[in-house]
Amino acid sequence: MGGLDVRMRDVHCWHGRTAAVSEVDLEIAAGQRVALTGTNGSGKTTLMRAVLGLHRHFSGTVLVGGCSARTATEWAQRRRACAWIPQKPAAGRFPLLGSELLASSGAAGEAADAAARLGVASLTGNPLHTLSGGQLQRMYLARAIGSIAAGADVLIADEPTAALDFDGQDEAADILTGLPVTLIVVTHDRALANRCDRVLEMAAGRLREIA
Ligand SMILES: Nc1ncnc2c1ncn2[C@@H]1O[C@H](COP(=O)(O)OP(=O)(O)OP(=O)(O)O)[C@@H](O)[C@H]1O
Repeated sequence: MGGLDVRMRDVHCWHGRTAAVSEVDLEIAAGQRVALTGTNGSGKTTLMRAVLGLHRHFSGTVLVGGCSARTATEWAQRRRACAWIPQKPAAGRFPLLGSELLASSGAAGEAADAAARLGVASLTGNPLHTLSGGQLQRMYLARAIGSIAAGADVLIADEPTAALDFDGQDEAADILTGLPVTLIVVTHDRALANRCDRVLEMAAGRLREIA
């Protein structure tokens, strides 16, 4: 089992002057699979985006494989180390087509193979905004598989099964929990959470371990 360890120490995140995440301390061993659950608006997405450098208004320490990120080069390294399945695509940004999303993994061939296995190969020429929610999640999962083929050792997935049909949820859970990486998955899907090694819960910006 591969993967990198992830360590957070006294992490706080803000949106403007509002604290969204407070005093988060977390140690995840290399290769562990961690489910991050909790109430809507409790700070899960914000915390994951901070790990990736997509939310910069934070304080504290986040180390991935022992490395911090401060410079643009270090943040670029962080994003290569961490595959990412977002809850929703960034509005108005590239890539626009499925094929461009898959190519952004750094391993377009492997991502395209995964897209075929996940049943969305015929949609790769379509603009992302025309895909259904479940088709888009399948495309992002395929991109993540490509990113891992390209060298990512951590997968951060934000509600990756929320839009999938029942069979798709089972299939995605199998794939996610079988990848040779450290997995942090934000989810409200109890079956997926139960398949992880640890379950953490966020409430009002604070984190606690529940299983
Ligand atoms: N761009 C933003 N600007 C201002 N406030 C924001 C922004 N994004 C999130 N927030 C606020 O930050 C808090 C945490 O939001 P976040 O999306 O991290 O929660 P979450 O736990 O992922 O929620 P959910 O389970 O509903 O996806 C919420 O109160 C939310 O309203």
